[in-house]
Amino acid sequence: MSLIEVKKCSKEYKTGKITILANNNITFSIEKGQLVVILGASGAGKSTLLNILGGMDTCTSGDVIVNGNKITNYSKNELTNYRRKDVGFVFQFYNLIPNLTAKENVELAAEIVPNAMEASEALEAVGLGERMNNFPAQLSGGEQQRVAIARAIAKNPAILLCDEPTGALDYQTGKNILRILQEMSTKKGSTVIIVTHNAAIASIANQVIHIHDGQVKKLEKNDHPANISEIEW
Ligand SMILES: Nc1ncnc2c1ncn2[C@@H]1O[C@H](COP(=O)(O)OP(=O)(O)OP(=O)(O)O)[C@@H](O)[C@H]1O
Repeated sequence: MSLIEVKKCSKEYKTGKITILANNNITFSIEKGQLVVILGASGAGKSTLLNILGGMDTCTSGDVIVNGNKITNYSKNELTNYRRKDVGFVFQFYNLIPNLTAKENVELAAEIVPNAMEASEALEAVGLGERMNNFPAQLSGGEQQRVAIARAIAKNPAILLCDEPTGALDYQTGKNILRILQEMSTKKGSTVIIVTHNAAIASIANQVIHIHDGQVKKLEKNDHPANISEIEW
């Protein structure tokens, strides 16, 4: 059984008389421990799909099954629990709380789940063991993104969802972030899903889901994902 199965999922947004079909009959599956890239141009429907996978939004029709559970049938409370326990989020602009230190930012997220990792352990895993008492403003963009990753992985989530995680970073720092995310999948067995419009990132994935106009244009499996040092953009 796949960890994630998306079956004929569609999402409509209605504003007044206009209906936008942001996701149109999307079907794919993701195995545990895979690194998956969802690739597409701006407006293709990637974030909508990621939000549905993360339980922040629901499909208008179709099913999403995670670990054998149909999350499309979940109540609000069940979805809250799912977001808390099963999913870690990494966003383009980090979303750290400015008046909390790196360690406190991670602790805050870890507090809402049982069996969370120690904040210091999560920060050490992303190479920030020495900086955990710094506030976000005292850290570079790449370091702040590493705090955001530590915050996400401290919950020991089954799925790590990353929306343009390198979008605000320079080339080398972006690569360092991708290296950490790839190692989460290859060394820790986490299932990592990265949304991006950057096609160069695709070769590091076990699977690439090409999204165009709300539809899956192509599903590409890759038995030999590239190492981060081999990719360029
Ligand atoms: N809450 C909403 N209400 C109405 N329309 C929406 C909403 N969210 C997204 N859309 C529309 O759905 C389509 C897909 O948007 P989505 O944000 O999923 O694309 P994307 O591929 O993530 O784009 P980007 O890379 O620019 O973030 C767009 O036409 C967008 O305007």
